[in-house]
Amino acid sequence: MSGATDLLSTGLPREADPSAAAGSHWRDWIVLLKPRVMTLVVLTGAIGLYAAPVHVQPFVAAVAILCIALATGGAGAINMWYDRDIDAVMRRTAARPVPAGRVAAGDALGYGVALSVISVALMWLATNWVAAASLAFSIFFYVVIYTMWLKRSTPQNIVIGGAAGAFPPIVGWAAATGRIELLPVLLFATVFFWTPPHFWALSLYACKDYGRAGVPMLPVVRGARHTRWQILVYTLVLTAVSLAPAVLHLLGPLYLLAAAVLDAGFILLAWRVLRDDQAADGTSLTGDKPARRAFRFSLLYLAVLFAAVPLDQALFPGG
Ligand code: HEM
Ligand SMILES: CC(C)=CCC/C(C)=C/CC/C(C)=C/COP(=O)(O)OP(=O)(O)O
Repeated sequence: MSGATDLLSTGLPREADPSAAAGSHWRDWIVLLKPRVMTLVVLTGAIGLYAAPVHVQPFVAAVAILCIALATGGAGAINMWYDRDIDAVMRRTAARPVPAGRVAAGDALGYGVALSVISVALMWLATNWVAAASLAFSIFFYVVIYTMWLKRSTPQNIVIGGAAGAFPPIVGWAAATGRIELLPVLLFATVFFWTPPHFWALSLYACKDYGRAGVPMLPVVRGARHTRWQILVYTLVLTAVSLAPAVLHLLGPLYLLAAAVLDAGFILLAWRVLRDDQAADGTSLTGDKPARRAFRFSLLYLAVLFAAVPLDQALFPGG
């Protein structure tokens, strides 16, 4: 895979720097795991585990959460190995260890595969096959379905591919119970419908980067105005889905209150993003301030909404 002549659909050379691996720092091996994204992914997985109506031994719970972290990191490293050509031409990602030449592409791949295999095997040993299989499936989905296939081929890439990042609540619940039930499926759906507004808000102001790299993200292909409408539409769907656990009495009033406040905030920010298309082509004249705000709020939204689940269960057992 390491030849400079190996071209992908983006038309860019696969190897950004064939002389890679000169002097990696330990920090590079952490960066390969996408640690900041990992924190939120792990939070949703851990809450999936703690929301389950069974007692899990603290050591087993800790190992299961570690496995979700290792899987997310391993998948992230494989993603950075595969995407090294497009990462090299995007300002946001050019300094990553592989495109910057500090870690050899093959080493990043080996590292990612090793962590992925260890995470699934350990999950199986520590918990059960349902948790291990759903963890393996989420790695497969992120690496093969999203990174290798959809990301470079369709503007719907993150809608379908976003499912990968939505699996952890199911994995966590399965680690505790060995089963997949309605509440974790609703939590999956919440992350699934949260992903488009989360990412498209960012892509509105990182759009030039994606265009340069030949990645068919929605604003590149369909323009900013269409993307603004899609952000609002998905935020409204997210509102319905996030309220469902309370409406179905799986969770109680504290969760309902948190979801209602967060949904109202997200709808307001998505509305402001829609109103920010002052130029004729739907681009912003404000430096995309509303989109930046909506992206930042998306992170707060998911963290607070998920934190409300165990709090609600503790204060209002029985929903
Ligand atoms: C296909 C789905 C997704 C895509 C394409 C996506 C894309 C991105 C991008 C491009 C960034 C900016 C990173 C940067 O500034 O370098 C970002 C940030 C972030 N994403 Fe996502 N994301 C997705 C799903 C998720 C999911 C499922 C989670 C967690 C549950 C998540 C959590 C985060 C967090 C915590 C950040 C902030 C990281 C930071 O502070 O640097 N994302 N996302
Ligand atoms: C449990 C498990 C295995 C989860 C893995 C899924 C995961 C890490 C989801 C987060 C999604 C994410 C970071 C997408 C960005 O990829 P990108 O390649 O579009 O972003 P980039 O341009 O920043 O690399």
